[in-house]
Order: sequence, then C-alpha cells, then structure tokens
Amino acid sequence: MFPDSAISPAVKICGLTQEQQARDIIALGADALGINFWPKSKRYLPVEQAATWLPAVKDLTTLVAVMVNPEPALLDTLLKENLVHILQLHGDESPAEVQFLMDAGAQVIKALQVRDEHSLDQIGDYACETILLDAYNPGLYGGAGETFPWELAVLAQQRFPQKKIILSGGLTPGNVHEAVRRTHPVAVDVASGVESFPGIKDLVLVEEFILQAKQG
Ligand SMILES: O=C(O)c1ccccc1N[C@@H]1O[C@H](COP(=O)(O)O)[C@@H](O)[C@H]1O
Repeated sequence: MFPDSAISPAVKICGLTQEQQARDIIALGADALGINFWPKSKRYLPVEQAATWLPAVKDLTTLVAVMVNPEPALLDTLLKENLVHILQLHGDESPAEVQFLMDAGAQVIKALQVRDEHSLDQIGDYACETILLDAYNPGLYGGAGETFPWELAVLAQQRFPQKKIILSGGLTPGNVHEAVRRTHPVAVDVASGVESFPGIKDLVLVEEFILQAKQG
C-alpha cells in the first residue's frame, strides 16, 4: 500500500461502518479503508458485523483495523479469519507488543501522538516500518479532528529516513494539499474531516479530499 517513493501519497479513509460506503469510496480512488474496532470510538464497528462484509471488499482495497490496546480475542479473530491486511495501533502498545504481532505475521502501523519533538523519540523504538503521526490529545486516542505542527512530521522523516510516515490528525479537503506539499508523507489518513456524521462519510468531501491529496 505504501510505496517507497511516489509522486502522490496513498489516501486512507478511516472509520467506515457500511459496505456500500466502502464500495463507493474505493470507486472514488481511496487506497485504503480503516475500520474502527475500538468500542469507545464514535466510529466503532463490532468485529462480528464487520466480518459480514469485509471479505466482500478485501480484494478491492487495503483494509486496516484501527484499534486501541486491543484485547487478544479481537486480534485472534482478525488474524485467524484474515479479515484485514494491516493492524493500526493507536493505544499504549509497547514495542514488544508490536514485535509480537509482527512475529505472528501481521503487518503493523503504530500510531503515535505528537506533542513536541521529544514525541518523535519513540519512533525508533518500534520495529514496524510504518508510523502514523497524529495530534496530541491526552485522554483521546484519535479521531479528534485536530492537527499538530506539520514541521514535526518533516523532522520525523529526517530523523528516521528508513521509516514510512503517514500524516493524520485534523486533515480536511481544505488543508490536505498544503499538508502534503509541506510534509511529503507516504500516506494521509482522515476520519472526521470527511464525515457527515461519525461513521458515515460524506462522499463529496471524500472525493475532494482524494483529489486535493493526490494533486501534484
Ligand atoms: O476515529 C476514531 O474515532 C479513532 C478513535 C481511536 C483511535 C483512532 C481513531 N481514528 C484515527 O485518528 C486519526 C485522526 O483522525 P481525524 O482525521 O483527526 O478525525 C486517524 O488516523 C484515524 O484513523
């Protein structure tokens, strides 16, 4: 999903809850879709419900399970049923937990909240190649619709050139072009910036977001 070098970033649309929306958003050109399996998220979809339609779209896109400190049972279901391609971890998961999942064959994105340049120190602790940078929000694990200073994403890439950096946090159709121009991420990720209601995407906003993100 995330090539070493690309003219434009991959676009991940996060917090899908419905098969038809997934199909519509794939048709609009999204490269990856996120399904939120954290029960406290406004975009939560129970894995039993997701399992009824994820297999039907899995060959059409890259499916990403967004989680916060996931229970072993959830990880077991996702891995045994092969429901998604990638696990995206937004909680307090340790480098050892990430390594454990990678050893079990999972592709992992570790999400880190960025408050200042010291926040970037953790990037080197994680074995996974891809790191997602999100805004700092104590008490919240993601999906807050807030940006962080993008120069810290530039610094992250300079400090860890071997990592693939995904930019997220408060991206919208109105700011994503500038964000990409300034940070050159391998991918951008959005949840709240393209919604009409939590878990329901506004397809006009999604289309505009993809256009703006990918425009050179
Ligand atoms: O979307 C959520 O509700 C969510 C909850 C817990 C962890 C991550 C979540 N979403 C991810 O948060 C970032 C930023 O979202 P936003 O665009 O600022 O709304 C993004 O990576 C989502 O995948």
